[in-house]
Amino acid sequence: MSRVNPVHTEQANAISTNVHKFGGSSLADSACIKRVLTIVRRHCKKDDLIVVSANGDTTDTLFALFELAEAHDEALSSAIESLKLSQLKLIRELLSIESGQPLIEALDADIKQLTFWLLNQPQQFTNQILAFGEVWSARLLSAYISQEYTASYTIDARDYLIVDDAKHCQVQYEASQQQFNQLLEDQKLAVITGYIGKDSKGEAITLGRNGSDYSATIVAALAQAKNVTLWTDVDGIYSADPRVVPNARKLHRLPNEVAKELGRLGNPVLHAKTLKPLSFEQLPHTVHLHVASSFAPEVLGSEIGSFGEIAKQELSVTRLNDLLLIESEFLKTEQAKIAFEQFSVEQIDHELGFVVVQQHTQQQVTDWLASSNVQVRVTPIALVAAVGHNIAQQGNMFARFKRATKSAKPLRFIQSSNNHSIIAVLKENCTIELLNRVHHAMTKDARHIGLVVAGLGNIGEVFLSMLPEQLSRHHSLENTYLVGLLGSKKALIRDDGINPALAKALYEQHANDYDKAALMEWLGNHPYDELIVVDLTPSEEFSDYYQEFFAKGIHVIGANKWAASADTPQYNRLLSTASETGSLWYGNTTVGAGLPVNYALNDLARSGDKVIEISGIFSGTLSWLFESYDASVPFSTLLKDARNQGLTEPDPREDLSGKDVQRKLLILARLAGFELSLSDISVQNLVPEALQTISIDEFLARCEELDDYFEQAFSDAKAQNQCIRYVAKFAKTSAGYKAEVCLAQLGLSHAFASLTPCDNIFQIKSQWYHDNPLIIRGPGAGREVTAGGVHSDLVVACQTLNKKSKPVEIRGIN
Ligand SMILES: NC(=O)C1=CN([C@@H]2O[C@H](COP(=O)(O)OP(=O)(O)OC[C@H]3O[C@@H](n4cnc5c(N)ncnc54)[C@H](O)[C@@H]3O)[C@@H](O)[C@H]2O)C=CC1
Ligand SMILES: N[C@@H](CC=O)C(=O)O
Repeated sequence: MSRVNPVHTEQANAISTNVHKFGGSSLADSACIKRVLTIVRRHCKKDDLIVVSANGDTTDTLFALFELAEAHDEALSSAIESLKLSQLKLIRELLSIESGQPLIEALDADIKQLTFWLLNQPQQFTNQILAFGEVWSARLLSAYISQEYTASYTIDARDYLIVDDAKHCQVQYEASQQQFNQLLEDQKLAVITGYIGKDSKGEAITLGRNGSDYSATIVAALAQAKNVTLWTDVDGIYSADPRVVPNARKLHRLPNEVAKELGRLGNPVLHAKTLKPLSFEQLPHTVHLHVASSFAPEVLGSEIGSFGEIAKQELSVTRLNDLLLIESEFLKTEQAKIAFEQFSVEQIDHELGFVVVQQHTQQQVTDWLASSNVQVRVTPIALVAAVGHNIAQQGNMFARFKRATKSAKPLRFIQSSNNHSIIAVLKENCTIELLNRVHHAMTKDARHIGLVVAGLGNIGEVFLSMLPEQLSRHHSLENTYLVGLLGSKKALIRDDGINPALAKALYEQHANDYDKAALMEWLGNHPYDELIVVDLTPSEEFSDYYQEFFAKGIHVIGANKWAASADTPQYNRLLSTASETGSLWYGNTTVGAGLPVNYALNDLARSGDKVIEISGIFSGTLSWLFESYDASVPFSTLLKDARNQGLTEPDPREDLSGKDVQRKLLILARLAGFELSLSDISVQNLVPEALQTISIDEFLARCEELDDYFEQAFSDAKAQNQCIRYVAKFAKTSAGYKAEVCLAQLGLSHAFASLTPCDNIFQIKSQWYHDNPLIIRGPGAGREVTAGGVHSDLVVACQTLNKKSKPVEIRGIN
């Protein structure tokens, strides 16, 4: 399941073999296998390789048969029969009579052989007996794929995978690769048995616990695959065990070295051995390992590989209980260093002379030490560890970790030799409470938020120029990363982040052409906990994307007014999709730039007040123009000036036509709880018909044609000791409401008459603010105030998102 990033051409061109491994729980019954087929159809190319575990608990059943055989228990034959029936059931439920018949015959023969071995020499054939689980599983899936989708064949790993011995499972890569290559068939999907292999004498062996994951990464190394996906029953690697740490986050991208450390310290999904082949030195590239859920294949899982700085900041916390600390002077010797390679140990420190082992390894280790005639001290202990790239070298992290574990009075702290973990050795098991405390202290439970900025014009540029300082200033923005910049034709998308201080230059150098489909594909697969699109475009087309953004759970902060003033059905659809997926939609700057008018109306509505009337001057441009205009300078000269200051819409006719004000009045009326559309608001257009449909450039060239009209309007008003102002008014009436935006003559003492040029004024009458209305006044347009208002929305959005914890669906870990 390699992440697609069509905006990035280098990645889009990479064609490679992928390995997909399906675990036992993903193949447990016919419903699961059907789900696997859907994944195969969607994600597997013909030259991909599939590795399987045994169906459901077949391996446990085979172990149980073995024990019954050893005990000469007479329940053996009925247990064999029920195993056979469960396999027959799968064959019959999935395959037609024709495709199923060869499998039934093969199963009959296998069951005869299995029965013979169990009754005669179970010990000698243990591995052959256990291998049946994977053989049956591979055979069934391959036949099912052939029947339903495309030609497929099986490979029995005992025909190519040579490992040195069952304990260490060191792969003989060269010999295995030669044999493996001979088994591959063209244009067919291979289904390969996991968990099993052979030793150098050709005898069957198994790869031990979680052996199928190991098989998958070995296959990846042999096939020089680029990606391995472990399809399992959890949807990724979390920052702590999500069954007991509710604030655990999915780690979307994990550097290889950190994943290895997590595996070593007992992560239930990642196993140290699984990751070994990924660093096989003869590989021409880094293999990326993905963990995804076959029960929710559409959910993006975790990816392990080589990444840039953002992924290196991921932290996680893990615990290992029921361990033993074995201390001995002997452990300080050179001899011990070599000898201890044979044991599976959690930690070893030759300088201080101790090892940490799981309790089941104790006997092995202490027997061996006793046979070497050395004194040992054994203490029951537990470990709690914080794992992250070079964490041991970060003094502040170590200090935090010490504070968080202080109450458990650790016996000692260990820094792993690779620097990727710090470990506290505890004398009692690490409780859930302690694990949560350490997780909170180390990760601050913060979510990682990706930011995509669309529209790099007036407001976009200033927004970006303020971003570096804002990111370092606000705690809630600590894990917010700029990952995308979108212009109308070109996009720069970087999973690893874009340096906000160099954003514009990087965009100019590296942005690629993009289309909507490519953009949506990336947005649907982004590696962040949350993604915010900041819409600083004036584009109606871009606002049409919101529906898809919300459907994908993406949040939107918009200065763009189109979506919030869309027609009623479309607007309601946006609201309900956002609410279904938990997407945030903030647009404080759509009205009054940075003024908190949207917040105020939201607050009144939330508190139970009822708005009766909203009126005022809602256009910064028109405010600036009419406050400044005294007929001494032509109106058109002022208009061009307002445009140069970044006050006007990209097309100033949006302001002059009253459309911009009409949209703003609609947005406010909706916030106050009224249902209406633009067509319900009457509007006076100040652009003469002849200038309405020509291009912007032509309009700007001809805008002197406006001058006479405004000179006349100004002198008419002046003659009556009045002024002209473009006023918006929404009022509740007994028949419903009345809404209009128009040029009005106002007395010079009117509250809307003498504003600082560019100021907006919002007068809100409500049940609570009746005789003395609520007034909000201040600059209503301009680059800084608008970009500042967008930043204010961003801070609130990040604060909200950081408090959000996503429920994790857990199906048990296989
Ligand atoms: N200028 C102001 O004082 C205020 C502006 N706004 C709103 O902010 C938005 C931006 O305004 P300005 O920066 O002044 O406009 P601008 O014209 O200076 O910049 C807009 C940028 O968006 C880009 N763009 C257009 N369509 C696009 C698309 N489909 N995808 C990506 N980029 C696209 C354009 O190429 C341009 O670079 C507008 O929606 C405006 O209504 C809101 C409050 C105040
Ligand atoms: N052009 C608009 C910009 C803000 O919305 C205005 O002048 O008010």
